[in-house]
Amino acid sequence: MTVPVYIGYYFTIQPLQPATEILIAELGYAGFESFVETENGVEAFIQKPEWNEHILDNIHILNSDEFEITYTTKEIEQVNWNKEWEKNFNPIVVDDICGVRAPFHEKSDVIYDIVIEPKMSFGTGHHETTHMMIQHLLKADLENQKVLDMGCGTGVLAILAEMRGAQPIDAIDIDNWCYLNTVENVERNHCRHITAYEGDVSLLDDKRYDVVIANINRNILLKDISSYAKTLKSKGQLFLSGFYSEDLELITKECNANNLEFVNSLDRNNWIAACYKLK
Ligand SMILES: C[S@@+](CC[C@H](N)C(=O)[O-])C[C@H]1O[C@@H](n2cnc3c(N)ncnc32)[C@H](O)[C@@H]1O
Repeated sequence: MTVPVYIGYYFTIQPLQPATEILIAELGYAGFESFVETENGVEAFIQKPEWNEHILDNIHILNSDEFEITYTTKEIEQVNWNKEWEKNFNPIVVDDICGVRAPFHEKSDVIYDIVIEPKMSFGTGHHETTHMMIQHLLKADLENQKVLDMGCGTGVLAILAEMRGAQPIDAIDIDNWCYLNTVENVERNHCRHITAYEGDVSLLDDKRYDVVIANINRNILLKDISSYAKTLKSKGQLFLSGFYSEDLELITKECNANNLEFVNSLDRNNWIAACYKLK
């Protein structure tokens, strides 16, 4: 496998919080893949083919009067991702019963103990959207349900779905690193019912699922909701995240146009995770 070239952005932020957290979330949705929090700010990395000179145009926090944010950039050949995320990845626990930790962390006292080595993929449970999708899955009845995890990242949601009794599960990601990372994490968690694929909705053909999970972003969801609806069985459930509160109405409108009715939604720091049901 060829090692991708990255562009590194080295941000200095004053004061650090909550600006750092907001900046990481905004950069993540602009395509940045990995973040290292430092004493003075954050380092953020994006693959060179994903980069363009307008990449920071929609990063609103940079225009805030409340924080002073400056940065330098550098092209880098190789990053020791493992070393960097090991320094920064603390275990998390969602609703007291689901933990997400790295292989070197001690096992915590939870019912669902998920072990993730994210490398360059999204999905350690730290982001609001993953956290809320975990909360939805902890409440959903998944026993023997056929599940699709679209935009699987590290595979964290597919792994939890299997732990909650779902089977079989398809986990799809458009990114080769995420696909490979899901395969590794599936094995690491001894899951036997998850099949990972590299691709997007074009892989779905005539497959049918009881539950579809998609934590991606507003624009991809708007484009793909009709495909999710087609792939769902009657009364099937759709869990969507990766968008802000102000986009819930638009997402719900698109769902309604595809025969999906709104069930409920969770809200965390202005991010949404919503549940819909096929009529
Ligand atoms: C926000 S991450 C979610 C990861 C994980 N499911 C979670 O909840 O933490 C979104 C993932 O969707 C993938 N992705 C982006 N566009 C996609 C598309 N059109 N189809 C499938 N996956 C896509 C990205 O590569 C990324 O891994």
